[in-house]
Amino acid sequence: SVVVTADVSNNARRPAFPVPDLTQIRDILAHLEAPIISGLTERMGLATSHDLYANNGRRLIDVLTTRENIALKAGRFDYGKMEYPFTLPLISPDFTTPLTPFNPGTFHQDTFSGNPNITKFYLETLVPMFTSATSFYYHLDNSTLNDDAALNLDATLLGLLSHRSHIGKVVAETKYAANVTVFVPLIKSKDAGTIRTLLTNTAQEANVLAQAATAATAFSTAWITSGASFPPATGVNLQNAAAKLFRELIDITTQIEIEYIMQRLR
Ligand SMILES: O=C(O)C(=O)C[C@]1(C(=O)O)C=C[C@@H](O)C=C1
Repeated sequence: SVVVTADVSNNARRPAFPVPDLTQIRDILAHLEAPIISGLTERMGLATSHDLYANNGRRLIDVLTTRENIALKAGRFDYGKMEYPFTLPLISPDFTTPLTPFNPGTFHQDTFSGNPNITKFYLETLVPMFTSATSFYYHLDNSTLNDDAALNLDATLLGLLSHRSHIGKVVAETKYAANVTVFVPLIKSKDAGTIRTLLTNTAQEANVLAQAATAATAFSTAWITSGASFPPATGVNLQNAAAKLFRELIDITTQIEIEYIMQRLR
């Protein structure tokens, strides 16, 4: 029989989802690396008009809003999907009650979203690295810009980055479940610093960064050796952007883990 938890805030009934173990979750995160590097490779192959991102990325936000309204209807942001919109209201949080105890190892929705940090990094750090003078779109009028294609790729990439980072909530639950007696007093005393130390694993961070670098090299090499000619800097630019991106993703994922733990007992 399925255990059902009540969402007190809106009275909807939600399933009680057990989380996978850390080995499985790291595998899930690893599966997202190639799609992210692939999207980044594709995006970096487009010429970019940097005016497109004026007013804090207003036009990109507009594209996200349109796409997210469609996604919402398709259930993309439903409970447990680990997909959180950039432009729509967030899912309501869970509350622990005697009927819905959220035993350790059960996912517990919190109120934090890493999306504002992801958007800020994207606009301020990644977009300036999109410096290609040419595009793989061929236009008979010799124009290189295809703003709609660029914004749609941006939106796709942002969705992937967000999904990757928010799996941090699942990472946090599994780490909490493995160490409840240590975490509970730290949550009660709001000791975010010690919680961060417990969640951080620098050896695993090095693995993730190495995997991302390998994927970036593989993608740029594959594209070039497949016969397409590119400026010599193409591969290096991709590798630099991928390194910056995965460093930031780890930091944002860690922040999402911390915020999740801090709200775990509510
Ligand atoms: O794998 C973990 O233990 C995580 O917490 C995930 C992650 C990551 O984003 O990949 C984040 C923080 C850790 O320091 C190491 C890796």
